[in-house]
Amino acid sequence: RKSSSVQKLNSSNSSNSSPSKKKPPSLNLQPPKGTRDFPPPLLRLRTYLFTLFRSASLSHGFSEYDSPVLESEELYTRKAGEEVTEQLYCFSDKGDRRVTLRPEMTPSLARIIMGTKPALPIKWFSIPQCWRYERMTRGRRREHYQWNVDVWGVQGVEAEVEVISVMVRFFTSVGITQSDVGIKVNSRGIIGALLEGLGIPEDKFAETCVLIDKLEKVPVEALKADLEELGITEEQITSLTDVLVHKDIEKISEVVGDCPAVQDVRKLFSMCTELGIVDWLEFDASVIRGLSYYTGIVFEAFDRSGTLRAIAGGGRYDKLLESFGGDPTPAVGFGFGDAVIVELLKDKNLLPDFEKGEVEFCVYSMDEGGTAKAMKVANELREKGCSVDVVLEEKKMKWAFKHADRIGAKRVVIVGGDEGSRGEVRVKNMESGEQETVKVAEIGEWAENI
Ligand SMILES: OCc1cccc(Br)n1
Repeated sequence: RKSSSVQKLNSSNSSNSSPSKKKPPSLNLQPPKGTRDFPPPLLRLRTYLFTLFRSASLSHGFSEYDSPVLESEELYTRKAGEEVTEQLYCFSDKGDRRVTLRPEMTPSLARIIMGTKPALPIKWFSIPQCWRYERMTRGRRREHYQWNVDVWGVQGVEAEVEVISVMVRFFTSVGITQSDVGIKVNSRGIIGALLEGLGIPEDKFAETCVLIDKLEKVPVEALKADLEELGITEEQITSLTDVLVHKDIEKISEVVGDCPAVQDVRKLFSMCTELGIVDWLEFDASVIRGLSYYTGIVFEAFDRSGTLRAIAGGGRYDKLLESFGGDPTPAVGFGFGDAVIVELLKDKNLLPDFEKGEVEFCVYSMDEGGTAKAMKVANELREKGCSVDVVLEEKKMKWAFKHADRIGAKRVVIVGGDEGSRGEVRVKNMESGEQETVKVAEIGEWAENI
């Protein structure tokens, strides 16, 4: 639904435009398809989330990194049928190079590590905007911000526990508890043992996982051709999915034995028990995740009400660097998008109101030509670290108070008038309505003590 202002604009273009006064076609006011504008209220919400993503990461000693949104297409040409590589926002640039807007951050991280060879282990995080180009599917977004948290160089499940701890800390910081959200845990090693048992060759393992992940979303008929291409029969899929419904690691170990993958899962649960976050976790053999490069434990955060898509997901991907020609390097990480979490916070009534900004002072000159004086008072306050707005035009007092309310000013400082002639200003507290007089020469000191 177009907003009323756009409708008005379009109607004015069509109704009273005579040929002689033909107006230029109206500008499309919407951002490009699948993208979002962030006017101040939405950017305040985004900043709220990013600030808490950052503090959860920094509190665990993670370092922030970034890289270009534009990458070489070759970084994502793995042939495993993943959505993320089939929907690249790719193009040929003016130098005829094949490039793409990044669909995820992990391959860029691998590129940076291969190129700079930082001392391991590293604990890095980033909040990149990631892109996809979906044809046909109407209405799905083409960009999102995805918080990435990764540990490189740690072989043990301590790395998985660490990144899950970061995620739990974020959830706690926005008021989400383990009764709102759970984290399903599985291992590609378990799935691999099951596939081996079904006689599916190791080199088909990654794309089979991607296919099984898709099976959760589409009927098996839709993937029949892909399954046949992989030489997987419907019976094999049925017997596989019959096992994947298990939510009990003991049941699974009866099928695949006490293999290293089962031991890893057990160790992760016992460490999280000791850490006190195990009630966020549950084993679920059906969790696969849609990225081909996971090699070990995988996990995904879900809303226990079952109404939303996965909130976040991650896992171990020990072979990614080797797949780029690098040295074998253990790696674990997760991606956490900025869309589902907002839906969850809305559902749980945990979304703060960002409609208005906050500013400590609005300074207003009631005298004509007094704006520079008002600006000088404002700077005295800014010297003390205050956020200060100044009314920049000659306005009536009533307008100034309305404006102060609109911008969320806590206090209005009125410059000029009788107080002005005595070297004073009047300050009105917008919440309590109280007024007080302050000497201009002392306003900085005064501001430090309110
Ligand atoms: O979750 C996959 C994905 C990747 C890029 C952009 C968007 Br929106 N979604």
